[in-house]
Amino acid sequence: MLKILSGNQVKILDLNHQQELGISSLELMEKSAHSFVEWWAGQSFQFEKAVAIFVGSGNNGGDGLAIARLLSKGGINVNVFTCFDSEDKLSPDTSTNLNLLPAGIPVESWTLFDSSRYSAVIDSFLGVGLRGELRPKAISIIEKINSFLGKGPIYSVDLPSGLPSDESLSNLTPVVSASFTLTFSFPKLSLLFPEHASVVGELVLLDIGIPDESHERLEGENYYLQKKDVIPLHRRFHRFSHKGDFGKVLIWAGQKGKMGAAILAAKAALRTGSGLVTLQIPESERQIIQIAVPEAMCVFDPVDSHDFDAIALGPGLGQKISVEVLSSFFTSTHCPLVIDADGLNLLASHPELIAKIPKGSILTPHLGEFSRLFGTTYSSHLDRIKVGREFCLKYELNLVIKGANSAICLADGRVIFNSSGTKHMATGGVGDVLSGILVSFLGQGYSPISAVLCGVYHHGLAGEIAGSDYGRSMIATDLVEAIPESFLALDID
Ligand SMILES: NC(=O)C1=CN([C@@H]2O[C@H](COP(=O)(O)OP(=O)(O)OC[C@H]3O[C@@H](n4cnc5c(N)ncnc54)[C@H](O)[C@@H]3O)[C@@H](O)[C@H]2O)[C@@H](O)CC1
Ligand SMILES: Nc1ncnc2c1ncn2[C@@H]1O[C@H](COP(=O)(O)OP(=O)(O)O)[C@@H](O)[C@H]1O
Ligand SMILES: [K+]
Repeated sequence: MLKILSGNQVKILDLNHQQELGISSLELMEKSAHSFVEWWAGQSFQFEKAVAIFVGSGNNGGDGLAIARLLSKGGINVNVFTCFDSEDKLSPDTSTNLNLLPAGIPVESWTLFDSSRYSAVIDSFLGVGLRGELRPKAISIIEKINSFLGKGPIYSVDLPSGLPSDESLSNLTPVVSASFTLTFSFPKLSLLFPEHASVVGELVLLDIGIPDESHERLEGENYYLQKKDVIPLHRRFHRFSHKGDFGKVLIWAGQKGKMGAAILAAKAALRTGSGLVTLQIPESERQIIQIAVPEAMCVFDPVDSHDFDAIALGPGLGQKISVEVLSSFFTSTHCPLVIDADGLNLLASHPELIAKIPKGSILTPHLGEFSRLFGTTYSSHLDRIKVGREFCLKYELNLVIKGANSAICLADGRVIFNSSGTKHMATGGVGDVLSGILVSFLGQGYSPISAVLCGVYHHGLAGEIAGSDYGRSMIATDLVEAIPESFLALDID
């Protein structure tokens, strides 16, 4: 898995890589610029006017200068705007790239940028080298870049200029508001925070050839989960596999008026491969389940949890369950649980029960449920992750802080950010589908860590697949129906 390093570690990572391959920092900068231009070529952009490229004096600016040269070579009309004065010291590679610019490319001061004359802007002003408070001139430059907002796309190189790589931004700080952020080698931590969504825009990870193992040698507990990581975590079944191998799961969900949550979770569990799915529901609601999900069985009274390989608790459940019932359920259950929605709200009201939850269980709060569970509203995702991580280490539980790039805090202290998913998943019932997928993997004998990583990744991938068909019209049922394709995409049978 790709380790997410801090901005300060980038130089060490790059240096180690350069030494291993025997390449110079200039060659690595060239690779970065090539990866940007290759992505650009794949987008088939049609721009009527020129592309403006803002370049700073550091290596982020050097990337921009190399990009300007390569785009111009590819026939694109570019104009460079320097964010430094003649007396400013440039980084050596930036200076070299400035000298390598073909004579035909106009190079002007940032102050002369007229937003009406360009079709697109590339922001190569500041990257991971930003230190401390922005200086006044940098604020003016960022405002100048943002004067282009609404006139065309802004592509930020590595980071939107002004955004610190590892921290939550204070509201007062100006930052370039990118349409796309194209980040090198690994997503900088701050690019994954929900509070930065409006300045990061669409996030694109560009590979510059530094292998995951090189990241692993450096300190850090944050990771980025990608397709290649989840493929080997899957269990493989064989010719003689029987339905018992695929697990027996119980989903304790639903109440009058909220049976849809139970249906979605049950269908998701079946589509993920569960052998047997039983729903614990109010008896009055049995008919809707038997019609909507004939493959599922129903029980109406508390069951012996030993009969199941995994149990999900919460979707549409309501909060009428007594502390005593919940407490004795936790104490008598030994299989891992998935706890979502009202299951989490019950825990928020009775935090003394948390210590009784079976170890390895998976809790899946969205940001609102997270605030309720931890009793505070967090504005900084960094704080949220810190608290979540400590909680998981203390109670030996796994936590999925849901949203774009869901943050998975594991019982072993790692925090893993998911790469799959789409904005079209922000629709009712999608969280219930996740509960069904997770309980299914647990029931199939996946370790809690494998289950949570595979489950969150598949859920996002199925969302992408359904989203590409339905766009903003996508509903949770479409996501369930896309689960089979998410397995095909990973070549898992
Ligand atoms: N070998 C490398 O280091 C590589 C770096 N790359 C690029 O280089 C970037 C990092 O380069 P650098 O370390 O030179 O840093 P940056 O270019 O990100 O930032 C340094 C610049 O920021 C200015 N600055 C810092 N703090 C400021 C503040 N508070 N207010 C105003 N200006 C401030 C400095 O004066 C300097 O001009 C990465 O983000 C990436 O884009 C890539 O080319 C890959 C290789
Ligand atoms: N903008 C987004 N990008 C990616 N995934 C998203 C986005 N918004 C929501 N999701 C995912 O959709 C799911 C929504 O879950 P939840 O908020 O519990 O919904 P509900 O309670 O309606 O079922 C989560 O898994 C979350 O990660
Ligand atoms: K930048």
